[in-house]
Amino acid sequence: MTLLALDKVFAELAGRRVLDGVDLDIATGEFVCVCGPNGAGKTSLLRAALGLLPAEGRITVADRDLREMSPRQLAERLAYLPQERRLAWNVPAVELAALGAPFLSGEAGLARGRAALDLVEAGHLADRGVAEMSGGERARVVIARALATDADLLLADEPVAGLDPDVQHLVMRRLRERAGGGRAVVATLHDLSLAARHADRIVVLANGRKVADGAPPQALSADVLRAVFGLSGVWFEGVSGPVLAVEPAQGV
Ligand SMILES: Nc1ncnc2c1ncn2[C@@H]1O[C@H](COP(=O)(O)OP(=O)(O)OP(=O)(O)O)[C@@H](O)[C@H]1O
Repeated sequence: MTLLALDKVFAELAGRRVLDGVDLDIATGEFVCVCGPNGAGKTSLLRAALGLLPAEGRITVADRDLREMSPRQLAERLAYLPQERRLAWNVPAVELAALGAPFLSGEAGLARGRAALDLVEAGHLADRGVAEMSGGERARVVIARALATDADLLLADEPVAGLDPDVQHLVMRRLRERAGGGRAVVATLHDLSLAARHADRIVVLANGRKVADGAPPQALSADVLRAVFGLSGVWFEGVSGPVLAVEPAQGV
């Protein structure tokens, strides 16, 4: 089943085109990473798909036109992990994580929040105020809030920013797991090796256009790595599967 479909989507910010005719289909079960250089349009793509950035073109969520859906219908289908991790209120982590499940009340919501914190190994932070944490600890709590939702499709902007390397892999595994069981996840990512290791599919954006879309080795081909990122890459066999190592095409 197609959970999200973008058909020739265009968008502008401050008079500049930031999405330039993007087509994209996301199906149940997929974990898709969106990669591209700074300013390529990754955040704009997520925000257009959420209805937060006005866009031209057709966007459907589970076959319904995005513009015809109420905020509640959108919240039931779409969850968003924004790039910005700043939080206004110093609430305990478990209460913040429980906000991901607004349709559950009281104890059920808190239990969901606690379980989501455990998923990112942040259960020990449950009773700490989110203003009394390091940036990485707070990032885990915000990810837990996103994981606590029931929405079919999670759109995560830079989900691993600021996390320890082992926790980056943990979060990527959790996102992959979430994509199973009739759901899907789209995540923007700067770390191409991490995307290549965990994603089913990689979409590469450059200047608001989709320039590659496919399984990691195809999407991050030598041509794309050089032309879009100025990198050269080598695939080698790692402990648990193929690993992509990259370096500047001109050398370090
Ligand atoms: N609030 C804004 N007002 C005007 N232009 C903006 C605004 N936010 C982003 N842009 C511009 O829109 C384009 C796309 O930005 P976007 O944030 O979607 O890129 P991105 O790929 O997510 O970048 P990054 O990797 O740096 O987060 C860029 O050219 C950027 O300068």
